Amino acid sequence: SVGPCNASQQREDLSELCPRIRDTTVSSKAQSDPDKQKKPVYIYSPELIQRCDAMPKIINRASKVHTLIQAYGLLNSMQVVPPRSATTEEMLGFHAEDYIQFLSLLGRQTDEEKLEEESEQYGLTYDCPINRHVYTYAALTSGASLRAAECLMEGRSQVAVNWCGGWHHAKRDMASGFCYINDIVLAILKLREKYDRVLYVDLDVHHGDGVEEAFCASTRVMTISVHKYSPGFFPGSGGLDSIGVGKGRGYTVNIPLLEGARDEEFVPLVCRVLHKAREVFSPQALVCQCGADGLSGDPMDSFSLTPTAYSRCLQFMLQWRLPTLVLGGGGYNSPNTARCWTRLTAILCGHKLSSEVPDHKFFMSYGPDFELNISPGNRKNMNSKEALRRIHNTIIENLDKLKSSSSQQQEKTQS
Ligand SMILES: CC1(C)CN(C2CCCC2)C(=O)N1c1ccccc1/C=C/C(=O)NO
Ligand SMILES: [Zn+2]
Repeated sequence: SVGPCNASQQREDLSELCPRIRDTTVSSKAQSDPDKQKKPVYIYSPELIQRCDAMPKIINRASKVHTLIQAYGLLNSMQVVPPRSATTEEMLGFHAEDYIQFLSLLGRQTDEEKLEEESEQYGLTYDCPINRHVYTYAALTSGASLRAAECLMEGRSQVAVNWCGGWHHAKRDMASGFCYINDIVLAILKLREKYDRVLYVDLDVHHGDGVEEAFCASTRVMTISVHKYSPGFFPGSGGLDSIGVGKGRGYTVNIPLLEGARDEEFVPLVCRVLHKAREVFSPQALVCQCGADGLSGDPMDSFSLTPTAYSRCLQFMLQWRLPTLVLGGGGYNSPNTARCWTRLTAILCGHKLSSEVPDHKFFMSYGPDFELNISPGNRKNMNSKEALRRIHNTIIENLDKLKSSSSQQQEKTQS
């Protein structure tokens, strides 16, 4: 049976919502599948870390994540692959030319003041600070996600991870929410060169609006985002009734939650939606954004999740044995983000980790208990069982309509 939804995990009150999901037993192909033996691809270079470390709001986060992964000895279980920079042509596959021109100009421009007013129109203000390194940083983090996608497409591995990617808010012609270039959209467009249907899953506490917007009219990319949805909370989109437009109607899925969401309700809800989505969409590749700002103790102070929630959701998806791209995103308590993403990296490697943080350069940041795990805390949970049930039922009904409509579609084409 499947991890997250077996009896021990679910509370009786959610039981009717969480049918015992028996995933198909591991297919014989998977057992003999060569990819299964291949080590996960881990995109890394000292320059990538250094450029991410230098970004305000997540100072030194990239180093903390990488050195904790290294301290647990996980690098030996992965294929470490250096990133490349995204080419202008690749960026223009999604972004507007004038926006990319402006970003690259910043790289060359010295007096940033002169560009003040123009910066505004491109969203380059308070939450997306500009400095002359922004373009190089954005090109490299995007190239890292593109390189990861390429590794999947050439069969180098079945799983590839870029913890410096996951910038889901960037729009075609503007920066937003600290995201400059949408590496996720570029990576999905790259995967679409080989895979007909790609499923995108966004676990960040914020709605993955930039990715949803890019593919809202598409029947080839299904986007699923679970996030806090509450008046005044950024970006404000991602309601239950936001399901896609035109022929893409039904291929956008939103799971809007209130603050205080905890592992025990997050996991069954997300996994049941994922299970149904796979049933109706049958994706050939998967992209999962694992923004860790939903963790208990994050300055975002929104959900009360622990790394277990992210682990269970990722494990659920990994058993599908699809080419899978794993990305980072938000996460503003750097030690906790490192705890979470190291846990997820260990899952990709099939390794268990000691709960005691090993000694390493940033060891002191993990005090006073130097524990790998994070406790959920006890902030008020605003999500009622009725609301969760309604959200679940609405989404399952919406997805079921797809099943019937796509079969009608087939009948039409056959007739
Ligand atoms: C500027 C940062 C990104 C940082 N931050 C906090 C964290 C801790 C101290 C400030 C924010 O609220 N931000 C934002 C500001 C405006 C709009 C969006 C965000 C965050 C987006 C996000 O995480 N998406 O996944
Ligand atoms: Zn976020």
